[in-house]
Amino acid sequence: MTSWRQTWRLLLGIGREIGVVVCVLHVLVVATSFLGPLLLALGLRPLVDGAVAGDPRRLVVGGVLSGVALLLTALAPVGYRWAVVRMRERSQMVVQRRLLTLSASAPGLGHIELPAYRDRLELLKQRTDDLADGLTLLAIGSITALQLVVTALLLGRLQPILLVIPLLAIPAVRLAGHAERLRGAADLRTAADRRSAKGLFALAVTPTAGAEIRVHGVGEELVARHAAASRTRHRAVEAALLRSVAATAGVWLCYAAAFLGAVVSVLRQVAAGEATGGDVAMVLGLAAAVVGAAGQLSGQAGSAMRVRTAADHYRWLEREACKHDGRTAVPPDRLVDGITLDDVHFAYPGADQPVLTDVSLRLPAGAVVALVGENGAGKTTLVKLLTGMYEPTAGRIVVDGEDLSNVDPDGYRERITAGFQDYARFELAVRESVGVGDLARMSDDRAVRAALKVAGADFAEDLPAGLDTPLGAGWDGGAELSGGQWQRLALARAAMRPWPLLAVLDEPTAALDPHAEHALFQRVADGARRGRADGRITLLVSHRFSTVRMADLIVVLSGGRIAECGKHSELLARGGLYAELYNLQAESYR
Ligand SMILES: Nc1ncnc2c1ncn2[C@@H]1O[C@H](COP(=O)(O)OP(=O)(O)OP(=O)(O)O)[C@@H](O)[C@H]1O
Repeated sequence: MTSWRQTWRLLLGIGREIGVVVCVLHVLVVATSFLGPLLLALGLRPLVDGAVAGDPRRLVVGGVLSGVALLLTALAPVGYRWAVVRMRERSQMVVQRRLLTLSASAPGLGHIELPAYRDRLELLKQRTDDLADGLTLLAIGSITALQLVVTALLLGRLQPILLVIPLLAIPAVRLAGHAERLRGAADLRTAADRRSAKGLFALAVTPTAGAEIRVHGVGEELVARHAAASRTRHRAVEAALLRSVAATAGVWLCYAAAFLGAVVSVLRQVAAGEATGGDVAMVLGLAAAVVGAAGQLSGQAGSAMRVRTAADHYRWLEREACKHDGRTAVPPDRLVDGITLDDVHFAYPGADQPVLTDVSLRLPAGAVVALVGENGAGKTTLVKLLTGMYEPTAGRIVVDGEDLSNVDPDGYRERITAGFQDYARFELAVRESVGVGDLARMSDDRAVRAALKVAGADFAEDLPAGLDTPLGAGWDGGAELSGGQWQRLALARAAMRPWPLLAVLDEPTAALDPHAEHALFQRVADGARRGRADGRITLLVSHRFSTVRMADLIVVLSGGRIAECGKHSELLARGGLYAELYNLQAESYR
């Protein structure tokens, strides 16, 4: 687990991002709010003794101290709330920005597709507040500890035996930490159940799944499975919670007994004439302050453990997301030789079986390459390796002589472009939704219009506010698009980069009819051939052979291996898998 030192270092880093002045101001407000009980205890003694002895000087001192104490106590909650809420908002912003950066800027997909990563991210999302409150806790914890020590020393001077009360804080703090560790462990243990329950819930309420759920009548089954996953999780979490409550109750019983002891002891001293009424008032005030501070400290220990658990999740995610740091080779300006896969093997993290085996292949610079194969053959996986989303488990991918595993992932990503079957819906203005394909040219209307044309998405220019039209029915004046229109915008996005080294179109046309797909690929292939001199490789993944046949090179994948490779005419003449699949499809169109 992340050490306390690393936890505090993370919190201080967050504090630096929030701003030192805000943090110091926050500590001061919090510190002031804790002074009240201490001052009140100190003021009670001169007040009571002054009243008994009729001494106006002591009465004034006691009155002023008690008055200030009461004022601080009255104002404290307001200032405290202001400081804590302000701090929480700021630190939440910083923590969320860090999380998004970690998740979105990591070069690969491996961390996102890993179930363990998703569980940790989910737990951390739920604990963002803990991490955000960490700095407040650091301030309050230090002040409470100081308050406890000062009060204990004052109390010890009057009644040494009463030092036992603050000492009780030690087991209390340890127990609270232990209880929180139990809860954290239960959360992590049951993360898969939580994920499953959440997934089932989302499935049950998602409009796209609604029709199938009703047609197949699986509603009740979903509810039953959701209940089972939730039950398993709640049982584990409740057991941990019960143990933590039992431990806390035990500690509070000890405090109550010690406080009672203090009262009895000081009353006996009064009876023996060894203490004054003022002493009684002060001892009771201090004892109450000590018990309060010690109780708070044990509560804060629990919170500190939660912060540490959240920091642990954060650092785990950081390690997973930054695994690829340290690659420095610069990708070439233009491809001269091409991209070579050298005996590439690949298995997804945690999977036993490889998805790709012995893949050796040369994609020549300037070529239009088509990747075909039956469902599950490994086409998208190969695309993920070529676009640097995953690294081969064995073997290597070489880009113009440079091993891809040495190339700076950010630099490489800036030099490739892609349109996927599972496209994203960027609900922004049309210009931005397409322009994010090349941030540097996002506001270049000519570039955006040209990309729309390549993708056959000219319809977007005719929307009510043209390129300024917000996309998505959730926005005022927003235009909702059909699946095919969204997909065309995703293709336009992929056409934004002017001279990519590699342009991938991985079945990005599922929502288009065969003619539209053919026309699109024709435009893309023509564009690629015109730019052949730039060395750009265009990789098309498609199940439609009428489209595929126009490629310079066709690669046929089967069961994660390369079955065949060549031009359309060569593969047809060979009469292998390609010819079989091609003829089958051609037959069905006749
Ligand atoms: N994230 C993942 N984790 C584990 N296994 C995966 C993952 N993605 C794909 N697979 C597995 O890898 C194999 C190849 O999948 P891939 O998506 O590469 O096939 P494909 O040829 O693109 O199929 P399709 O034509 O259906 O899109 C499949 O057996 C699939 O179950």
